[in-house]
Amino acid sequence: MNIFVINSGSSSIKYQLFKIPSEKPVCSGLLERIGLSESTITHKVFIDNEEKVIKKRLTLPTHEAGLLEVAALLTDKNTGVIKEPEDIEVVGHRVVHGGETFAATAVINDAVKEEIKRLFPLAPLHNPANYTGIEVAEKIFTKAVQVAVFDTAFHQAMPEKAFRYAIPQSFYKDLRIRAYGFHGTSHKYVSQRAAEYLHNPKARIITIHLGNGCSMAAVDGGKSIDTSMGFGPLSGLVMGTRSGDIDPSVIFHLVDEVGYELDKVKALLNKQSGMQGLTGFSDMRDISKAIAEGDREAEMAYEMYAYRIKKYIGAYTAVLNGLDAIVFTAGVGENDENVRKRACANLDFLGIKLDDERNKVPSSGLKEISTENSPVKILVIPTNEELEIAQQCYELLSK
Ligand SMILES: Nc1ncnc2c1ncn2[C@@H]1O[C@H](COP(=O)(O)OP(=O)(O)O)[C@@H](O)[C@H]1O
Ligand SMILES: CC(=O)OP(=O)(O)O
Ligand SMILES: [Mg+2]
Repeated sequence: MNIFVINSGSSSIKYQLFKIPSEKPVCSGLLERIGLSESTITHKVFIDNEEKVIKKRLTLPTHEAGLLEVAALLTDKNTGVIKEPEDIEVVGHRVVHGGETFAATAVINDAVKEEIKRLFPLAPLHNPANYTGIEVAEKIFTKAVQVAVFDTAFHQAMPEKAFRYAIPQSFYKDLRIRAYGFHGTSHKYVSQRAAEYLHNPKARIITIHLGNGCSMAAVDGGKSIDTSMGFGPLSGLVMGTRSGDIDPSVIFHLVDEVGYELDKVKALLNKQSGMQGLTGFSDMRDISKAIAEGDREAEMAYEMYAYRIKKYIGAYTAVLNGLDAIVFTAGVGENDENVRKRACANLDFLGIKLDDERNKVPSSGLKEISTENSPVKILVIPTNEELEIAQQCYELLSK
């Protein structure tokens, strides 16, 4: 089955084409800087064990222009992997917010699209881009079944005591205000890989997804029982441009005393905070460089980033009544050894012992970075949201 997976972000699109059940992608790619003056496409084709990379700089004013370019690459005479767009049988979409409506993967129809649209206000950086991806894919891949895989779905297993907020009941009952949690596809994927590695389907695992958005989950026997993001993808950890946990009093103070409009507070907490607000950079590589050059503020921001992770490790170890493994994943989690080191420092009383040397060794696959005698395994596992989405599409459609 030819399954094309689209992970559509606000200014970027990631994609992979799978011939499921094979787990190896046929091609993959990344479109960056959509809507800016110069966009880029990096398209990789995998033939046997060889990798062919095509890089293009061009103007991509819209997501539609971007996906049309991808369709052209997929069907190109020289580098193409399919004959025509109609050869794609399924398009799997990452959709960030599925509310309480979607606890599972869904075939997209008008009602599903309406629901994704209704949830725009809850994930303003993500759902509109996901929706655009769906509309454009429907036009290009006209024969394909379109499927949505929701970031929130994995966390629908959380118990009520974990997902409710302590505000009057009617806000939950009438308005569905509760914690939903995000990055579920990634938390599910890496926790499953970890459980397999441990040969223990009942393992108690803390998964730490550190990308541009960052979140943690407590996974008990394959089920998410708590997670750090909430009603929207803004709470919890310090992120690239988002604040993470903050006392709501700050918002009242900014509005009532400092004269901020609410839209300005929204932009502040979503786009100008986190590492961006603290250091002027949202990319961890820039921050590490600034630290190496002696930037004190960057050093403090890095400490705050790691400290927040550590607090959640403590909380989730309690929630899980013990711990078998910690998993680091996504851009920062997979690549930044110093974040891992600081987040796990001085937790030996919980059985968490990081091996400094193992932590430093680069690896493109799963690696164990705890000491030989550490009761808790610390693992780095590259996430693969696209593969997980393709597999969920396959499962749904071959039922
Ligand atoms: N070698 C690296 N060292 C440290 N951080 C890295 C490295 N490579 C990528 N990153 C971080 O990963 C982030 C992107 O992670 P990713 O999981 O791709 O995020 P997203 O899916 O949210 O765009 C970048 O912003 C950067 O901070
Ligand atoms: C939900 C979320 O924060 O996603 P991302 O990390 O892709 O921004
Ligand atoms: Mg991501």
